[in-house]
Amino acid sequence: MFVCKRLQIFDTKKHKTLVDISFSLQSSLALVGQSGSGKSLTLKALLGLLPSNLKYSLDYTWEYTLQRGETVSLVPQNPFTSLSPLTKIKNQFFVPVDDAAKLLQLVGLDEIFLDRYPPQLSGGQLQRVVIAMALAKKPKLLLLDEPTTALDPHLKESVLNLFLQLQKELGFLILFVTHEIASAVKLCSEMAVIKDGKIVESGLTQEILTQPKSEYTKILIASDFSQREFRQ
Ligand SMILES: Nc1ncnc2c1ncn2[C@@H]1O[C@H](COP(=O)(O)OP(=O)(O)OP(=O)(O)O)[C@@H](O)[C@H]1O
Repeated sequence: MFVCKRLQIFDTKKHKTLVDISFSLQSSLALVGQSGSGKSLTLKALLGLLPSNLKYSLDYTWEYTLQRGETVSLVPQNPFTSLSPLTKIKNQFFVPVDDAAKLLQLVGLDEIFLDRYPPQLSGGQLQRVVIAMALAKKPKLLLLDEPTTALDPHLKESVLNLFLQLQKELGFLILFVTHEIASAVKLCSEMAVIKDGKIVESGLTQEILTQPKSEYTKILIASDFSQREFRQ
């Protein structure tokens, strides 16, 4: 279990606290909130990638040490921009080709994709490649930054299923940052709702969904589901 006892992120120029949260992560936790609530900053802090104008302190307990690209790895939001278009997939893995082929197999892709360039792949295939890359060093904690937002509903479903299957096989923890309650419900047993850099509610996903306590959570749930009805 990963326990973030306290994460504080402070803007030194504006003298403002942007994030001040605690959470625990047993298996899969969705950090849900609207734009600007502090989700990306939280992930960046866990990866040690905050810009220099922001200072942070992170107090956590875990059986491992947070080490970007080793024990903790990120699946970014947009697969189209996270790969270099002019470099073959196999040269973007930073592991031997045989290992890259195995990683592709793990995410349901044939090794022929290793010799292709990113623009030759579909959005769903690219997202699988990016997931395979994030798994290269067998991370113990996988951070997902809205990894399905750029995908259509059908692909979204299959990528969420892939995470569930990979987690079963490889046993990593998942911290899933999203503003989509429906995706959070699909992937994560637990949820923490973040607003203006603070956790307003946390607990079992199903309980929060059926009995939200805070007004903010109620609005998030209502807006996500009304948007989905609107799209259908
Ligand atoms: N480098 C920075 N310097 C100063 N403030 C920042 C910086 N990056 C983000 N912020 C501010 O911190 C707050 C949280 O931003 P963050 O990017 O974590 O939001 P978010 O929940 O990830 O939003 P989104 O879903 O739009 O990505 C916002 O008010 C944002 O303006």
